Amino acid sequence: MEQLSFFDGGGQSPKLPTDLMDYRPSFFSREESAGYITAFHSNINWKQETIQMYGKLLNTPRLTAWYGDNNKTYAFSGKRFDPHPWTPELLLIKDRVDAACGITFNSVLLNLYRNGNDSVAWHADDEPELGINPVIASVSFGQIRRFEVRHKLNHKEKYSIDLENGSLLIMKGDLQHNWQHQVPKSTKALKERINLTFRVIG
Ligand SMILES: O=C(O)CCC(=O)C(=O)O
Ligand SMILES: [Fe+2]
Repeated sequence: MEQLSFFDGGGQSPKLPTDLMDYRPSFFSREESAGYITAFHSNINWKQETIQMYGKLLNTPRLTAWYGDNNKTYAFSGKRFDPHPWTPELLLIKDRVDAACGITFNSVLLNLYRNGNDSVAWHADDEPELGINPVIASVSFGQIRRFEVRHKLNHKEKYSIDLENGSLLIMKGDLQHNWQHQVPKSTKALKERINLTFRVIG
């Protein structure tokens, strides 16, 4: 059973499939990252969402918040989300990410992973309003967390990458169509991580 990995004993391995993902560590400086974490504690409207699973109502294992242009509602897991208006910090980050991707993103989903018990399960961001083969820009602050990618039809075809503080991961190509991704739980005592996924909602 072959386990493909971006890693080569630290740093990024040359195996990174550049048609699917473009990883840029230190896209934001440590100082910028620390400042954004502080700001997001005080001025982001974090929410505990619930999901219906096997007839039970369960808490999503992380806090989330949805920001963006005010005309862009988003349907997700059978719910509709009206975005909060952009904050100054989110607009500063968006400007940098827009420039790096050559795209004007119109919304962002924020995830707050409080500790190693928080996670996001295998999924693809393939909602119709994102269009075919969307570019999604993922910014990470705080605790390093493992990000895993597997092929939908062959789960053994799998990659993983540790997303570092201040990093930008650009997801593109058919990643949301033919692949799934997750941030698994960890039994280690992990600190908090904030992730932002910038999207274009059609
Ligand atoms: O936290 C991450 O790195 C990924 C988040 C994610 O996949 C999502 O919000 O759709
Ligand atoms: Fe995702």
